[in-house]
Amino acid sequence: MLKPYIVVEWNDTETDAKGWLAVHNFVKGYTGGGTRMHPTVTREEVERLAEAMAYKYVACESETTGGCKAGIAYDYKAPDAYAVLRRFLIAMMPYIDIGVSLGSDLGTKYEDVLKIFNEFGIDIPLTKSMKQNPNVLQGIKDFDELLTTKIDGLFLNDVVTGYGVAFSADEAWKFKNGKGGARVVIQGFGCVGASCALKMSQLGYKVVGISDAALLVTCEEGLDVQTLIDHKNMYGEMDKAFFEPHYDVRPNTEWLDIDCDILIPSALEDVIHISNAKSVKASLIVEAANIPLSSEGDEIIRQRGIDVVNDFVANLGAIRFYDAVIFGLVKPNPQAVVDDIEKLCRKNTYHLFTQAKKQKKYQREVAYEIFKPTISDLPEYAVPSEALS
Ligand SMILES: NC(=O)c1ccc[n+]([C@@H]2O[C@H](COP(=O)([O-])OP(=O)(O)OC[C@H]3O[C@@H](n4cnc5c(N)ncnc54)[C@H](O)[C@@H]3O)[C@@H](O)[C@H]2O)c1
Repeated sequence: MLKPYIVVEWNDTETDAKGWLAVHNFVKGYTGGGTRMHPTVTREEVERLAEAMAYKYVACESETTGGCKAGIAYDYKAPDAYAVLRRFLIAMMPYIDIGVSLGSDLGTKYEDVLKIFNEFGIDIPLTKSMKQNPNVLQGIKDFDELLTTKIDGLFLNDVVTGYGVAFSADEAWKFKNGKGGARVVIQGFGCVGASCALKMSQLGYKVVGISDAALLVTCEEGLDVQTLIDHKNMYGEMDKAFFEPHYDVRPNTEWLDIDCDILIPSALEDVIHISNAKSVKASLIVEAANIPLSSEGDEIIRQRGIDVVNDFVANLGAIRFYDAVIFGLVKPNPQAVVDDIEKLCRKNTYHLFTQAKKQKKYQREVAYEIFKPTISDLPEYAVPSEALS
């Protein structure tokens, strides 16, 4: 098993914010992952997330990128959150400069990360050899252009992960011979939760419950997801003023009490744990968030025979988008990007469920075997040039 190759700790000079960069591995001198900001972030969490990224790049069929993650323990809603992110990224520049590609994650916005990079003369973090490769430079141009395109009224970058999760959920549910119009509960209504809810409703599922940082809204007949999206704020919080009169509003802590077939945690880590895992009513959990089950919670879910599409299988949409466009694996148009993610998420989910059934094992266990990262390269400046081609 690979260990985290680099872990860097940062202390802010102006607030009590603390942050970490964990590089799990480099592949061909390159590594990628998001930067999260939340008051509960810890070093251990960032290391676990970096490891999950390494598995995700394998599931993504990437031959060019290892996994890393950054995390800042700070309130993402604070007025100086952008300034804190900026100071963190400044401190990380030496790593970014050698092929650590940081994007956004929970609590940060990709446009903010790019704005800070641009201020320091970086477009998208690349290795030296990538900067000299005209195909990669064209891929970056295509990627930049795609960032401004929309699909179903939403920015492409904001739907790629959530749509992929929905395709994985649909594939798993069909594998289970689940009935049509199954009921779905989603925790989180940010980029991922909202777009996943939209695609699930387009695929004919009934989204009966959605929670955000402030509340839980439920409706047995299914929520009007489009209206909820049209009126959510920049923090992924729904606007009660647009709830229909027959909707039920409850504390967000009650999200596991809602009867459903499919549960999609799309917000924080470890939200299903030793004290609440027995309350899960769904027969399928699809992990849109990274590491949403604690290890004790996961053991209870496994023993209860609940099926799981784990995080790096379901939520690889954003990194596949990046990888496929930059390395020219897909035509640079929004529909082709979504089709490519659909194909990969369905293929991996089907493979995972088939193997788990055949081996009579829990899906997560099988996923950790199938998508195990095996490469741990040095940063590019230390790799002989022939090994990079
Ligand atoms: N954005 C991506 O492309 C991407 C890719 C892979 C994985 N993920 C993971 O998906 C998760 C969500 O990411 P995002 O980009 O949608 O974040 P986001 O910041 O856009 O949204 C987070 C959502 O979680 C909600 N939330 C916060 N605390 C909550 C609570 N206690 N109960 C219920 N909801 C709560 C917020 O209100 C918001 O709706 C994270 O775990 C992230 O690591 C994101």
